[in-house]
Amino acid sequence: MNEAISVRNLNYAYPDGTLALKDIEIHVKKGEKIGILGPNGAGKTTLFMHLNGVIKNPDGEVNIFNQDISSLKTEERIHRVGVVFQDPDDQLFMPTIFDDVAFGPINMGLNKEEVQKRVSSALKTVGLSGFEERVPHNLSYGQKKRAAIAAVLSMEPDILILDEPTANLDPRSKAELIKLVNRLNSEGITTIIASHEVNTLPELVDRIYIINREIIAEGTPREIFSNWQLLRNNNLEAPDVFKLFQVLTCFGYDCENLPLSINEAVDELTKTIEGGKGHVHLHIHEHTHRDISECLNNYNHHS
Ligand SMILES: Nc1ncnc2c1ncn2[C@@H]1O[C@H](COP(=O)(O)OP(=O)(O)OP(=O)(O)O)[C@@H](O)[C@H]1O
Repeated sequence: MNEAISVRNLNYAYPDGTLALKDIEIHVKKGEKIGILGPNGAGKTTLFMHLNGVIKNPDGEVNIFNQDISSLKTEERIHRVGVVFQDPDDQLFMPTIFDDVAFGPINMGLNKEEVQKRVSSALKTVGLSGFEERVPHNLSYGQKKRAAIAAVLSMEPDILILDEPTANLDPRSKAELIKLVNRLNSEGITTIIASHEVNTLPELVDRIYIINREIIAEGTPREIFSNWQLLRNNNLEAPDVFKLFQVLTCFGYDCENLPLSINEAVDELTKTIEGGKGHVHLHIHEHTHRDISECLNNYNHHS
């Protein structure tokens, strides 16, 4: 039961002949935090529609917790895998938020009391308690995004897949969403994140698959973002802070592990200052870790 997702030899072409997936192989362990990175049109959405069984009778193997996805009943499938698609308007279609979040649990055949409990709990998790009677259409984009997540969480999925979760969110909403996803993962949910936002991706994932219709590469964020050729060939880029430190190393900055996030950069700079690396002429030696942290956090809402 340790393997949450196992995909092998998966191929898919749309009816018009467009090849979306070619010989895909992916393995995800229970509890992992996986990133899926690929240019537009790489097949990410198509892959997710296989993982939640929306595309039926796959040409290849799609196993969820060692069971063929096609063999699972609908209520089992939606309990196993929840996908939050990029546009929340695709997911919110009922007259009220309550109805939207209750839709899954009702389809699972749960009784009224349990449905009520699931809705309250899911809305509380995403910070939308009290929004039950609100009309989805009238919510802000960030609230809609959280409501769409609640509509999936109410099915208590073992695997949560989020397509571009941080896109179009303001800095605070983005930071809250990152915290929420990491909290859900630490509570045992296997999380899969597709995102073009490489500055925030390292805070959300431990391992990344690069996909471009086929699996191009797999590795830790550090392994993936260090491979410039791989990124360039696939129209992708590394986090800004990683690029900045890469530049600094060119000017003699001695750094064992290039930071992938602002928080890692704070730690790295602190080590540099406290370690008194003489050859680095940074005019910040009189500052403390807190000063640097506060200064950097003026530009960063993630800590
Ligand atoms: N219904 C469809 N009919 C025909 N081709 C489609 C259909 N949906 C997607 N495609 C094509 O399949 C390929 C993969 O699309 P998909 O939406 O899975 O990519 P994606 O990685 O999610 O893209 P994006 O990052 O832009 O959301 C693309 O070439 C796309 O044009």
